[in-house]
Amino acid sequence: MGSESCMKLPVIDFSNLKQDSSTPTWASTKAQVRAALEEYGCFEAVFDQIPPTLRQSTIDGIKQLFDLPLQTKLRNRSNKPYHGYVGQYPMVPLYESLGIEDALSPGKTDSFSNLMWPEDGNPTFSKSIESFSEQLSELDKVVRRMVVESLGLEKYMDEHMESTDYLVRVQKYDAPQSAETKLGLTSHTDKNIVTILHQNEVEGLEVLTRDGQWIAADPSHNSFIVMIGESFFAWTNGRLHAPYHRVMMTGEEARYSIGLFSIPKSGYIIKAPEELVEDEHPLLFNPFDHVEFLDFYYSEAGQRSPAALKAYCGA
Ligand SMILES: O=C(O)CCC(=O)C(=O)O
Ligand SMILES: [Fe+2]
Repeated sequence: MGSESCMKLPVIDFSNLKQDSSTPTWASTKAQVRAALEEYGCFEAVFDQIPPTLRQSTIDGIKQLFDLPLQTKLRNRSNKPYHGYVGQYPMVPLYESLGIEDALSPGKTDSFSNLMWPEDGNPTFSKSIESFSEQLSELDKVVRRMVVESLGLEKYMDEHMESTDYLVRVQKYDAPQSAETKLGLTSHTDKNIVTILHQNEVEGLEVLTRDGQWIAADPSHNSFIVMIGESFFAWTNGRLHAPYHRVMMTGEEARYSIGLFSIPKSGYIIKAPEELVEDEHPLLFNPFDHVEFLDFYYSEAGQRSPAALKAYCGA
């Protein structure tokens, strides 16, 4: 695997898109989405529906959250691995993260902020995260509708769209305080359906291409990084790519990011539609439950496996 190249991720403009799938703009955007997700599993989405003030207040709120004492942050617990507080790992000492499960259900961001700021909550934080995530979930839905349509699988549209809920995760990467580049987050693939990322002005996210080059993902003031996870890779029977990515840190400033993760609901069985299984595309994975797969992935055997989903349910 080479060091970072000067290649760029594809950029796709969603800013003038109408929610009408019969328009030429929809068709051409859909073709770009499909091509980018097949080749890179990732693209930069220009999406200006979220006002700059909301983007800023979201990042400001995240900074306040990470400034809380460790003991407070540790109250963020979950039954699912990697859905609550994560940090203090010797392998990635710069990294710390918290999660809000099912973040778009009513009251979830409020109860999270009441847990973190027990005195009187933090309504500004809660409202920013809630409206930011809600507006960003429109982009998640558009991308997924486009994928499903581009595969000619409209008959599965409702089932697919209803099969997920949203996890919001926020990350802080401490500045290494040196000219030397340090690992912020280990190279991994996401395990969910679609991930959408926003960051403060500090860069560091890198995405691995199919031919082994690291591309720096440098979103601008009105764009987000959209990425495919392994559950969508499996559902599309390998038509889309789920890329490895990592965070590399340099310099003096901490990096903050927020990810909106669409995640298959617990108990929902991910199964590639039969239309996508043919001689040229034999079935890659037997039907599986995402949450049960996560338990395997974070077990010792899962962590040792170079291809955990294949080891878990490869066909
Ligand atoms: O901080 C980022 O931009 C990436 C975070 C990430 O890859 C993850 O949480 O899975
Ligand atoms: Fe990731």
